[in-house]
Amino acid sequence: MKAVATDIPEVLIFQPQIFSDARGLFWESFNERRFFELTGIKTAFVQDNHTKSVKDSLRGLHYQLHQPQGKLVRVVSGEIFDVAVDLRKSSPTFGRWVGAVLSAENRQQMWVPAGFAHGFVVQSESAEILYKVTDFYAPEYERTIRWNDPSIGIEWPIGISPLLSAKDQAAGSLTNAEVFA
Ligand SMILES: Cc1cn([C@H]2C[C@H](O)[C@@H](COP(=O)(O)OP(=O)(O)O[C@H]3O[C@@H](C)C(=O)[C@@H](O)[C@H]3O)O2)c(=O)[nH]c1=O
Repeated sequence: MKAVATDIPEVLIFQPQIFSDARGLFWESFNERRFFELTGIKTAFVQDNHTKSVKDSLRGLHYQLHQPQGKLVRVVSGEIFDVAVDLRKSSPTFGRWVGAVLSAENRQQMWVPAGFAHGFVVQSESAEILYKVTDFYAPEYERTIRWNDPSIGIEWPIGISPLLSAKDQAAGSLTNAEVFA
């Protein structure tokens, strides 16, 4: 597993080392020691989430106040454009975003640290996404920022009219959102 930097230093793209033989492939999709070497974070993941979505579904931008979750995101079928937005008020990159294509083919993972909002759009006919999280689901602290908030300006892949949940359709702007210190 190696880490590729992004424009926001704490957000990383992981690329696994793939072992191939006549039977097929093997790779470590998570290794606690290597994760620590790459991030400096002694993280105990407490929950694994698995979602399946159809093309043009957009989930996000989501975060939990008071019980923030770091998320290690990967795709086991299909392709997504995955996005992290820095919501730490004291950060030099507050309000900025990074995005990356994650797919079953490229096997890349995105590390979205606590203090960030997360979202993705599905670019294939359907996609299955797995992500490990560092704290439990806490619906009372769950917050959503609108996917196309102009104050963030995410450049989502061109030509999408996304399929959103009712919650995500009703989401507001970062300008009025409660964020992290
Ligand atoms: C997130 C979550 C949802 N649920 C339930 C609540 C609800 O009935 C159903 C669907 O929930 P949602 O509509 O919030 O699912 P979704 O829109 O996929 O929410 C997720 O979006 C991505 C982008 C993230 O980063 C996640 O942290 C999470 O917020 O699943 C759980 O039981 N546990 C969980 O951890």
